[in-house]
Amino acid sequence: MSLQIKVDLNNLPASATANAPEYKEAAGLILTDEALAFVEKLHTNFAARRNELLAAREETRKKDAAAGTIDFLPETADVRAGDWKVAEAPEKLRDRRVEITGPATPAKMAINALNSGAKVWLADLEDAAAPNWANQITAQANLYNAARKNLSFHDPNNGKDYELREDAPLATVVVRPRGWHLPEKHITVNGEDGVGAFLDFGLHFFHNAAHLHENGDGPFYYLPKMEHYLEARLWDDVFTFAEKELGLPHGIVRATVLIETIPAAFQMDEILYELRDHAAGLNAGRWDYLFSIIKHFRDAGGDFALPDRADVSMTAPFMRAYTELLVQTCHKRGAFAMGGMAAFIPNRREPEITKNAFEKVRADKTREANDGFDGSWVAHPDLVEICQEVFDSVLGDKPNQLDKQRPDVNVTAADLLNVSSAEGSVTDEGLRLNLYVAVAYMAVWLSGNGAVAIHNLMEDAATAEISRSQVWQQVHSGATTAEGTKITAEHVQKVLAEEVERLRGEVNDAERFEKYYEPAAKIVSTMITGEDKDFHTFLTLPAYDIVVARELGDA
Ligand SMILES: CC(=O)SCCNC(=O)CCNC(=O)[C@H](O)C(C)(C)COP(=O)(O)OP(=O)(O)OC[C@H]1O[C@@H](n2cnc3c(N)ncnc32)[C@H](O)[C@@H]1OP(=O)(O)O
Ligand SMILES: O=CC(=O)O
Ligand SMILES: [Mg+2]
Repeated sequence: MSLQIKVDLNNLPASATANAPEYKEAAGLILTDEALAFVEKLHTNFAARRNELLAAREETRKKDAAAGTIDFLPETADVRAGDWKVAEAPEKLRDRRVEITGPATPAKMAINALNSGAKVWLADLEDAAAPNWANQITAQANLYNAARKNLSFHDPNNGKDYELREDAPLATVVVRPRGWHLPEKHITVNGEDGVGAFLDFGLHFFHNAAHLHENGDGPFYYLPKMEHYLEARLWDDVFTFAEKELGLPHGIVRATVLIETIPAAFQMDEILYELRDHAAGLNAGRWDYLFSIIKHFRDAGGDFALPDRADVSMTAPFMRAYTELLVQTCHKRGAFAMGGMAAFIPNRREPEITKNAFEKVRADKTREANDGFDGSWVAHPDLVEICQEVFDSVLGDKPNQLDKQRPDVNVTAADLLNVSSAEGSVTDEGLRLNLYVAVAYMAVWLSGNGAVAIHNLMEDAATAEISRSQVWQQVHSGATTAEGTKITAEHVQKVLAEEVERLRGEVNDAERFEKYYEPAAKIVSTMITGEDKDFHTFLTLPAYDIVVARELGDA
């Protein structure tokens, strides 16, 4: 076999030894020769196309940034004008009014999500995942067991036993594999690095597709961070190949695509069209969308400068244009329009924080439900009920509002790009917070956890990307805060050093600080004010290299 696992199974990386019994069992279940041969086939058939599409992203970006604009593509005008619909949704996906998101490992997170009362669990191998080897493989084992409704867990930290509930339906599982950009460096195929998306999708599909299909439970996926309809075509070809390879009917895969990059907002119809036999809907992934706007137009001048992260809300005109267009496009095509994530997190020990989170989440979900979304995301089990109540009150007896057409919506390219319509300002405190969050999140990520509450907000890979890229943009455009501070590289280094010291005090554990926070601070510092001065496309890429080097014993 040309697929090689680089992890030495007799000398496991720290990520795996930390949960050795679970890891060993998971590896035995998941890393079978047949499953790996399937991943290898995906790689040999599709990796070259994936690489070409990734390379094309920067070409497009440079052109758009130089022009200071994007437009709907002339070559696909017939797709936008055409009268077509996506395939009808299978029973289990018709009502998705509440979707809880969260990592698929440890198993207690999976069980809590499945038991939460949400209609769907987005099992996240992406924004909320830290892709060390043990996480990837134990997540796959949890998904395998979840598919067979045979998952349990004992948490030695709190002494609790976790079982799947039998008194109410479990959430339907929709798996989010990694985006096209992320490599999987724990394996090689023909000597080259693996591809995260092929490992995640390939292992899940190989082990579970037939079983899920037989029971009407799937296989269902969320597809992140695409920038072009040809990337959707690649996914569609992967699905068709995978179905054929395992002798399963064409079209059993149903995928919901996150529209979370600015170029993709101009290709919603095209993306659905490419995937039409396999498409279930689109989702408004607001956090990566903001990150993408900053990244895409980072050197395009003042029109694309955003105020402090906390000031940019979903009611800013350019964000509203994006969600309105998404609902209109989806319902015209018979596809679900799924709302995004309000980042406010309840805290079971602090009622005031919980009250505030409930109010903010209720307002966010109410706007979405009234606009025509068919359901939305929550980040925490305690938020399921609120989202459910809001959508219940709008949907009534109906499972969704696919019938709600939005002929009143008329969104133009200028509306989507009207970034300067966001109210608010860049402040000293906003700058400081961005640096704090970027370092604190990256440290947690390096330690093996892809989502964390910081200052009562959910932070994940997408939100941390906003923080660090916003500061890059401010430094490189010579921005000044409302208080009159010029945001220079030197100033950022000074504030960063102060925030790192603050974190040192808060962490209060010299070993942990050195292992995770110091490298995190170094990555953030280099990416914002480093010598190469260039923008790094993803924060998680250099961080992943650290994880892999540690795991494979090279560091
Ligand atoms: C931009 C985007 O892509 S958004 C989607 C990606 N992001 C996510 O999915 C984040 C999901 N949310 C989370 O991971 C978590 O809620 C966090 C990290 C933000 C907070 O987690 P915690 O600090 O553990 O919260 P808290 O202590 O209040 O949790 C209470 C209980 O709920 C569980 N819980 C919290 N969030 C979730 C979740 N999303 N799924 C399942 N269980 C959860 C905890 O495991 C804990 O269970 P326990 O009582 O059995 O131990
Ligand atoms: O994946 C969701 C997002 O907001 O980013
Ligand atoms: Mg995202």
